Amino acid sequence: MKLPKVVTIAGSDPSGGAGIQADLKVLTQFGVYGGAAVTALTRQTSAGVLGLFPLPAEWVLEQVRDVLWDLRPPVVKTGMLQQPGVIGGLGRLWGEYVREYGKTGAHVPYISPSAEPVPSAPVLVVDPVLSSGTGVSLLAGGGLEAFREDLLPVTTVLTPNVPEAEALTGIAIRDSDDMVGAAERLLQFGVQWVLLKGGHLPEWEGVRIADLLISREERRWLWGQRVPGADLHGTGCSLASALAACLALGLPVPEAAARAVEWLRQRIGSPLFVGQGRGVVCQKLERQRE
Ligand SMILES: Nc1ncnc2c1ncn2[C@@H]1O[C@H](COP(=O)(O)OP(=O)(O)OP(=O)(O)O)[C@@H](O)[C@H]1O
Ligand SMILES: Cc1ncc(CO)c(N)n1
Repeated sequence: MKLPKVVTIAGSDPSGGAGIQADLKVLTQFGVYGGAAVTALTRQTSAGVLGLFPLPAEWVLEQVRDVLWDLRPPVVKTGMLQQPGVIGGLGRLWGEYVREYGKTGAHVPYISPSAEPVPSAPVLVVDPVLSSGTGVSLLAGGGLEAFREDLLPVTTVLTPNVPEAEALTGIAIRDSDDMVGAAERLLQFGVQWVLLKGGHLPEWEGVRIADLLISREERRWLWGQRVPGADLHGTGCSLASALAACLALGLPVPEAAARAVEWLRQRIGSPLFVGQGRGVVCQKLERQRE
């Protein structure tokens, strides 16, 4: 197999449930090599975010350029980008990376001939992180505009939750029809695929839950059973990383999204309680019972 690789561009969560720590653990579980460029440090526990320390935007972008040009990953995943300068700069850098990748291809050491083909163009998975699960803002002023103007036009798969889709589109989402309307609006910003997560939707506060996967040609609902009383941390980061991993393994977007969502929902059913606060889903211990 060719070596599957993903680079995550995200913030640090010292409690290990979200951010780059969660991303790298999820990628490893899927058998994918992970690189990580850090956008900001947080002071954070399993109970919530206590502080935020962004790195200078120019420095973040240099870090991203270094690692993309070195690892040449076919898939890049973004989490908390935090600053408009990072979001806008990444949008511009991505155009350059796509041209570079087109000239030289992915740097994939050959391991065996039965390889899955790596994507011919690199894939960008964007999790548009706005705030932490406990409501602390993780996006500075001007961030939404930077997403709309600079990053959404080059995004392959966007993975907003309901509040993020509302903020990006200005459309209030109360039911599944609103989910479709907001997802279609996001496609108009230039996104190729939207995976709109329905976890926050009151319509399904009962037993069912659904995420919507939509492109200009396709629309699929990913239905599941709602796990009651789930009080978790880092589910969004873990889902986007699982999706990025499945794409790096060569799955097309609909299959990658379905597999990532199914994986996450199983994890939501048996989280790890690692600290004083909420449970995490990014890791499963050998001796953990289902
Ligand atoms: N109680 C639940 N039971 C089963 N699946 C769930 C539950 N809550 C969320 N999910 C699933 O988890 C994924 C993340 O959904 P959600 O809408 O909560 O995203 P999120 O807000 O980004 O997560 P977080 O706020 O924890 O970062 C989706 O695939 C969703 O269907
Ligand atoms: C570092 C980081 N990224 C993203 C989130 C969103 O869950 C978080 N809480 N912390």
